[in-house]
Amino acid sequence: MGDADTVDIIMVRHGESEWNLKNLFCGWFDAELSEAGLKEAQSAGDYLKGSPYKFDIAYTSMLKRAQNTLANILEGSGQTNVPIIKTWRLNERHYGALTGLNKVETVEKYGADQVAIWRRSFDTPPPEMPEDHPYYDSIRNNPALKEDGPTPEEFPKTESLKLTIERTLPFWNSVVVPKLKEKARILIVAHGNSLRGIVKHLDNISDEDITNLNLPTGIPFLYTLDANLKPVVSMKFLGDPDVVAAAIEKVANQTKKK
Ligand SMILES: O=C(OP(=O)(O)O)[C@H](O)COP(=O)(O)O
Repeated sequence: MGDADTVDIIMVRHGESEWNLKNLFCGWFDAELSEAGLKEAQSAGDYLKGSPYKFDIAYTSMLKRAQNTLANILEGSGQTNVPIIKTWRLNERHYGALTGLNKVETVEKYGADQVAIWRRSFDTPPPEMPEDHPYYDSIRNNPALKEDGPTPEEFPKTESLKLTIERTLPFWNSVVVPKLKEKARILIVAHGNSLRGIVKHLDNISDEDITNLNLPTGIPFLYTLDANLKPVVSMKFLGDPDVVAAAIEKVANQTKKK
C-alpha cells in the first residue's frame, strides 16, 4: 500500500470475452464474457477481498465485457457500494474493418507482418469500417452509447493506439487525475488497448516499446504514484506469477496457429 505521499490505483483488463475465446478482433463489438472470463473476474474479486485494496470509485467503459467484469470484481471483493462511472472514452480501440475477423485467418490472408502492424503499431490504424460491414449497425446503434458516447463527428471508423490515446487521455486528465490528487482509491476495468494507452502515458513508454506490451485478461495490476503522479511502482500484477506469465504469453500468441 502506498504511504502518505503516494496513491495506489488498480487497473484490470476485463475477463476473457466470447470473442477473445473465438480469437476474433472485437474492438467496439459488445461481446459477452466467456465462462472462463466470468471466472477470471470472480477470481480477481476473491483476490482483492483478501487484499488491503479497497475502492472509493470505479471507472469502466460502455462495453458489457468490462462492466460485467467490474460488477463481479466488486461483488467478489464485497464492495458493491462503490460508485461506478462509465465512459466511452475507456472503450476498446475501434478495430475498423478487422472487427469480427479471426486473427489467424487474417494472418493467412494478409501476412504476419501486416497484421502485427494493425495490432500493435502505434499509429497505423486498421482499414476503416465501411457502412456495409456486418457489425457496423450493432456498433453504431449500441444503446449503451446513448448513455455516454461519442458525437457523430467523434464516432471512430477505426483507431490506432495513438487515436485511442487521444480520446482516453482527456478522460484520464480531467476525471481520474483530480481524483488521484484527492487520494481516492480507484479501480479501472477496461480493455487491452485502452489500458495500453494509459500505461504508455504513465510509464512514458516509447512508441516503439509499446508494441511489445500485451495485457492479460482478468488479472488486476497496481500502480503506486508519487505526488506528481509518476509511478514508484509500475504494473505490479496481483496474482500468482506463473498464472500472470502464462496469461501474457497467451495474448502474444493469438496470431499463431495452434
Ligand atoms: O477487443 C479487443 O480487446 P479486448 O478483448 O481487451 O476488449 C481486441 O480484439 C484485442 O485484440 P488485440 O490484442 O489483437 O489488440
